[in-house]
Amino acid sequence: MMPLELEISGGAANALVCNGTNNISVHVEPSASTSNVSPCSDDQIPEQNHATTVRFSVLRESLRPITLKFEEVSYTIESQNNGGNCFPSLQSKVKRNILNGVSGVVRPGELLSMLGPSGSGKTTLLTALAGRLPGNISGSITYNGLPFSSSIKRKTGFVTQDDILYPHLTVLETLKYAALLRLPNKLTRKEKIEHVELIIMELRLTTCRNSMIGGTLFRGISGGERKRVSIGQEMLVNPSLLLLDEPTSGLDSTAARRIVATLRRLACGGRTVITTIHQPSCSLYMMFDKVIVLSEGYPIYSGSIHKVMDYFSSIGYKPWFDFMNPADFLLDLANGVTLETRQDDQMEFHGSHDEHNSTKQFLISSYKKNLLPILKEEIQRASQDEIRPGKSLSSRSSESQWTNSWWLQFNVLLSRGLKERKHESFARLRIFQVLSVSIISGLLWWHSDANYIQDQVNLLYLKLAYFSYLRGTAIFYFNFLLKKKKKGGGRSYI
Ligand SMILES: Nc1ncnc2c1ncn2[C@@H]1O[C@H](COP(=O)(O)OP(=O)(O)OP(=O)(O)O)[C@@H](O)[C@H]1O
Repeated sequence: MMPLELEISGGAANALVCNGTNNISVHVEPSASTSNVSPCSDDQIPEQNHATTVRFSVLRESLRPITLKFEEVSYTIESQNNGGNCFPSLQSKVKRNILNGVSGVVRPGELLSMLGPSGSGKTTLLTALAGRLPGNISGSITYNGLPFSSSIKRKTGFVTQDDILYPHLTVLETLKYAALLRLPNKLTRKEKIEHVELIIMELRLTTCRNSMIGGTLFRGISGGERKRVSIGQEMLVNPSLLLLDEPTSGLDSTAARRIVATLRRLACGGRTVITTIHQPSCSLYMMFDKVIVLSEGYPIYSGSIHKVMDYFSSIGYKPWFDFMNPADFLLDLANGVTLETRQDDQMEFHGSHDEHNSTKQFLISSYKKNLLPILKEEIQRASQDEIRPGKSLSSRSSESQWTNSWWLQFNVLLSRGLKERKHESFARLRIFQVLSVSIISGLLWWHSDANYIQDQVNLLYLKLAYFSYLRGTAIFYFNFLLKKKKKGGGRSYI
């Protein structure tokens, strides 16, 4: 096996070859034998070689590639219209279309981004594709031609917009506990930790591996690192389908590019990767293979990023200047802003509302007329060459490999809970508080006369109330001092 660093740089080189700088759209078919995509089913991995398999780069192999197809996906919600009435029974229900006929196909090895203004339905579509959207979804969403199932759920990684991580755990601990809980029980503890070490290296978290995640009251690792830890948690189970909600929001362009480069490498390993994104830079945008542009829940484009500019110029929309970021151009169009209305916008913001609406309507109808038939053909083609479940989707035996025993789960959760809370329970302030209350209580009862017991209980109650107040004030004061002193760095004592 090559040294890991070499493997990683190899992955990066592949990412560059795969990305949009060369204008090559990579369509890694599951059956195709590309140098860095090695899809194979569990059945093909001999049992005795499993430990060796763990040592291979997890970013390089997707065990069960998934072709995701979605056709005319629509989603409607019912909300209460109170009309000034406080009684729920008298309030009328209003229907609202959040998604309207969105279609697309994403193959293994492809990286799809969803673009659109805030509230255009990106997160809703992503959640629907992840099989996590409750309620009425019409249209069809299939995974290798099959509807969503628990088997697909196991092969799906979903990274939410807000990272849900334990603030007092370190990066290593966070990934270690996730690995112990989520990796199959046929791997030993040592192998699971080995897997974590690989992910730490591959996601370039080595420098912060022993740093705490951090939370609202104290600073920990950076936003980009947090995001990579969230991705790492999903990567542990080597998902074939990875969905991420705004993985680059709040990050500077370099950190954002690193995240997307990681996603690019994951896709190059034969995974199907879908992400929503806000305002990508030009270089970031060029790293994707496909894009879906949404405007108020309606698609105005779905397809290759390399054809998007040609498509819009063919229907009469061109960028306002030569070196315009295509993503900015698409976002403007999704908002109904064109070269003509842009001048009005600069003078008066809401001046051309009707023009914006008519532009959006034109773009929506143009999508239906020009792009939808092509998309349907592509979806049809994808159906013909997708992998059949019998060939590579997991068998019953591989389904059961995920179950860890109740005792193991209990132990891992207990250990994680203790680690997470030890800073709260063993904080100096808490120890001082417990000791002082114990001493005071002891003194109260020391040589006490049973006739005055009621007075002593009342006094104890007062003392406890006083200490609670004191602790609250001290917590506030300590954190205030820490923030001031370390300018936002360091750890809380609480
Ligand atoms: N369960 C719900 N109840 C009420 N409104 C909802 C619900 N789900 C989605 N919406 C509405 O649907 C619209 C699309 O929401 P969504 O979160 O998908 O948008 P988005 O494009 O991801 O926005 P952002 O970029 O700001 O995250 C929003 O106007 C939102 O308020």
